[in-house]
Amino acid sequence: MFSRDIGIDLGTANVLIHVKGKGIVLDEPSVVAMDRNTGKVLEVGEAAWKMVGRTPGNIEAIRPLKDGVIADFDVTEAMLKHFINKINVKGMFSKPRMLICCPTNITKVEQKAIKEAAEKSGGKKVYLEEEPKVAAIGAGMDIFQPSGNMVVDIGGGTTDVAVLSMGDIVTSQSIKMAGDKFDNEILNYVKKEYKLLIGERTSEDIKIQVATVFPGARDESIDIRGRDMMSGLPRTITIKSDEIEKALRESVYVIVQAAKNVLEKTPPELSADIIDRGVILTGGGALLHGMDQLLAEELKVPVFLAEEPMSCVAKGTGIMLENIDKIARHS
Ligand SMILES: Nc1ncnc2c1ncn2[C@@H]1O[C@H](COP(=O)(O)OP(=O)(O)OP(=O)(O)O)[C@@H](O)[C@H]1O
Repeated sequence: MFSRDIGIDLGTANVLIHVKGKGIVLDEPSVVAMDRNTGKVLEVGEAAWKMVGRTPGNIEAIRPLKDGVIADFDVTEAMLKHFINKINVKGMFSKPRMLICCPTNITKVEQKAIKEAAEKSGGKKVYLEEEPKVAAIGAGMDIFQPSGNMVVDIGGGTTDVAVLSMGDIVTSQSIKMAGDKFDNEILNYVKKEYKLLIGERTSEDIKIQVATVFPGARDESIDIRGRDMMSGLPRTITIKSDEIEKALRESVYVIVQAAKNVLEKTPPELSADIIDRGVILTGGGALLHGMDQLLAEELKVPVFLAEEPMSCVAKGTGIMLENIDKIARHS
């Protein structure tokens, strides 16, 4: 028996698994549906995501990762086990080595929790890598040269901003401001302005279908349904792009400021490289309409959206797995 090494992007919103030699074999939401009374796991991933906001009292749809770290250890472990069983690496091969991506500023205790969950899920040896580094590699950057590369990885729970050179992070910042917070801002806006309660799935739909963060860059509208706070009855309203741009402005500027902070701490030679090469945006949150335009205007450097931004980390783990023996020797 030989083992297939696997790379895992253990995200707040989505889990992607890359198997060496096969590519990305799993891409599912990080959600687990559980029976509140018995603690039994009912559904995981896509099937559980469909239940969010629609469960009866005894069933709970849980997102075990919050802000990019493990909020519920047991449920994370159950989710990882389920996904690893699903891809069936254990059935055909001996225990795999695992390369797992995590945000830059998690504590030692959190790192240990992630490692333990992976080991219990069948990992022979588990290595952790910092997310922005892997995202940059997955986006096609050659971070191993002595020149500056800047990546802004906007996920569901965290945004990681990093400048990399010679294979390592030179300056970075990780903030708990990303896709989930945008959804929340939209939800609060609709509640405040329209006295309408909507679910997180609806606010994500609004974000994807009509939102923009660059004033005047998009002119769409969407009809959404929710529960009227006064009458308690269902009601439909129409929301437009410019409203959402205003609702998201403050949150988006937290990301702009983090990128500015990182640039301010970057050694001048590397800053010069970034002017030439530009900044790469990765992660699902980078798909937010106008994000590239806004960052380019604010940072005064070219900004590019990576190809398939949501799979950059998983692709990056694939590239790193090619050198896993080197990583193993160094850890
Ligand atoms: N077209 C889109 N426009 C705006 N946001 C989007 C779009 N598509 C996906 N997203 C958002 O991307 C986020 C998920 O991105 P991703 O899968 O990269 O995060 P993650 O890796 O799970 O999170 P983290 O890195 O914080 O752990 C969600 O908030 C989702 O709503």
